[in-house]
Amino acid sequence: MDSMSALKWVRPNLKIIDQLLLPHEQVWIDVCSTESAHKAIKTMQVRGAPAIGVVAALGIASDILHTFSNGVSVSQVREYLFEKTSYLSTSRPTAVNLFEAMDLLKKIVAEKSNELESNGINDGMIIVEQVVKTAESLLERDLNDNKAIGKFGSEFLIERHGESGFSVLTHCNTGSLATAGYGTALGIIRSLHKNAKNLGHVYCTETRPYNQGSRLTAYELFVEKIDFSLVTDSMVSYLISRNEEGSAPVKAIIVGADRVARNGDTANKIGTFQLALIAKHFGIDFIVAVPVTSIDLTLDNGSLIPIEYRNKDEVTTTSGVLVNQNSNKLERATVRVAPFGDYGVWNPSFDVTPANLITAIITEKGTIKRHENGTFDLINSLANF
Ligand SMILES: CSC[C@@H](O)[C@@H](O)C(=O)COP(=O)(O)O
Repeated sequence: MDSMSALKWVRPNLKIIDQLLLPHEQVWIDVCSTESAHKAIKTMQVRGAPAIGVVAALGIASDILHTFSNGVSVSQVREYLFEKTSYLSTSRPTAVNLFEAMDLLKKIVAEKSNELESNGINDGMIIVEQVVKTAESLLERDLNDNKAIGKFGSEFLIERHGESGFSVLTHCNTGSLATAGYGTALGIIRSLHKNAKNLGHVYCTETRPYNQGSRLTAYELFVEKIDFSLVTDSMVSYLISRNEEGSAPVKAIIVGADRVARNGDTANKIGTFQLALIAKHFGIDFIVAVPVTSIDLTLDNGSLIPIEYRNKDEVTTTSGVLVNQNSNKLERATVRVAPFGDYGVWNPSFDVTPANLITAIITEKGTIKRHENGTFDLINSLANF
C-alpha cells in the first residue's frame, strides 16, 4: 500500500487529506455529506481527475448511509440521489471522471428502483446498499487501474530507452494524492523507479499557478525517496536543450489527463500543451497516462472539452508557510505578488494538447501508440484490448 493517500473510507465515514494544507500540515477532514464533497472538490481540498470521481461517489455513499434508515421508500431514495448526484456534477467541469462516477450511480439507482418497483418491493435501503457498494468498487478499481498503468508505461519506456540512464519529467500532480492510490503518470515513474535498473533522474515542474508540482509531487517523490529536482515551468526547454551534456538525458515527458477526447486530444493541467511542443521540438516522447474512465468517447475532439476558469487570486498571489521568528512555528500565509489594482487576469486551469503531439496513451488495458499518420482511433484501440 502507498505511504500516502488522498482519502480514507471506513463505512459510513469518508475522510480526505486537506491538500490545501500539504505539504506542511497533514489535516484529515470529514466528507460525510454531498455538500461537503462539493465544497472539497470545488475548493480543491481534493483534486486530480480520478480522486475527484472517487471522492464524489464515496461522499454520496457516506451521505446516504447517514441520512437513510429502515423504512425509507424506493422513491424517497431515488429522488434524493438524483438530486444529489446532479448537484455534485456542478463542482468542477473538466475532469470527466466526476461525471462518469455520477452517471454510474444514477444508472444503478434507476435500474434498481425499476426492478424493485416491478417486483412490488418498497425498500429504499436496498438501493442505498447497492449505491454504496458501487462507490466502493470505484475506489478499488482506480487503485488497480493505476498499478496496471504503471506497469504498461514502464514497460513501454524501458523497451524504447533501455533499462538505465534516462530521465523523465512530469507536470502537475498525478500521484497517490490525485487518485485512489499509486498514481497515473507518477505511477509510471514509481514503477520505473522500481523496475528500471537505473532510472536517471525525475524532474517535476512547480505547476503554477496552483503549485501542484512543488506542493504535492515534490512531496510524494521526497517521501518515496525517488531522486528528483523541482524546476519552474519556464525552465523545461533549457533543461532538455542540455540533454547532450548530461549522463541521463530526459527521454520522456509523462503527464496525466482530466479528459481525453475520442481522437486523442487531451485536456490536462495548464502548461501541458507547451510541454508537448517542447517534446516535439527535441524529439523526445510525450506520454499521457490515464485510466479509461478519463477517456470521453462522446466527444469528437478536444475543442469540445469544457475548460475550467478559476479565480484570479490564484495568479496574483502565492500561498505557503512562513516561519514565525519568535516561536519558530510555521504559519500559513498567502502573499500578494502582482500589483494591487483593477486589471485583467486570465486563469484557465487546463489546456488541450492536440493528439498529434502525443507519442502514446497508456491505459490500464494497455498502451495505445499514435498511428504513423499522427492520429489515434481510441474507439477501435479500446475495443481491441
Ligand atoms: C491523475 S491526475 C490527472 C490530472 O487530473 C492532473 O494532471 C491535473 O491536471 C489535476 O488538476 P487539478 O486542477 O489539480 O485537479
